[in-house]
Amino acid sequence: MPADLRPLRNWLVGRRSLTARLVAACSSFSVAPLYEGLAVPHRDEARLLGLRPGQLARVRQVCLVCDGRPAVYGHTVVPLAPRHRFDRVFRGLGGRPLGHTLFADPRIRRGPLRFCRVDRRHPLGARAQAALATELPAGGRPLRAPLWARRSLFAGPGKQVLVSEVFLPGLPPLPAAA
Ligand SMILES: C=C(O[C@@H]1C=C(C(=O)O)C=C[C@H]1O)C(=O)O
Repeated sequence: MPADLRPLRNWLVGRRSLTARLVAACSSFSVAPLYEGLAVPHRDEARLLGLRPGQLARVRQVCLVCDGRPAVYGHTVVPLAPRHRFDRVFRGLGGRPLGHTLFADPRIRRGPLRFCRVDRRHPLGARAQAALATELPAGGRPLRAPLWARRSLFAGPGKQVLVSEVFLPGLPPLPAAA
């Protein structure tokens, strides 16, 4: 196991709501919304969702902040589906966490988790680094090392929500019970 993965492993493999686990691991948790609206998903996201290259989808980008430190960059893509209302899943959600909505709906199932390390050359890595720069207190230094990330598809009848999470250096230690 790579050395940089050891402290992160249990955060990465947990299938419960990451929001709920972060709330339990710190004294003050918040969601900093970075973007919510229409955008062209990254090529690999479009492929996973069966979208044509260049096709618009609803995209939400957030930074999950624990005790004032950026802990996770979240990037969520929902295909536009005129017959379903689900593409509105995060419209107007703002600083409320999407995790609560996803895990509260028993019809929605989480697919397998996939992991990789992303650096600035990967679109997700570049966005996570930009989010980190935005959320860091003045004087914080940008990161050079690649970051661990994971992705999974939440699906229900006629619904697909692709959630990617990039783990940032402000991730708190995982409490034993989380
Ligand atoms: C998928 C979850 O939701 C989290 C909340 C997000 C949001 O509010 O946009 C984004 C990524 C997730 O880490 C979760 O809690 O597991």
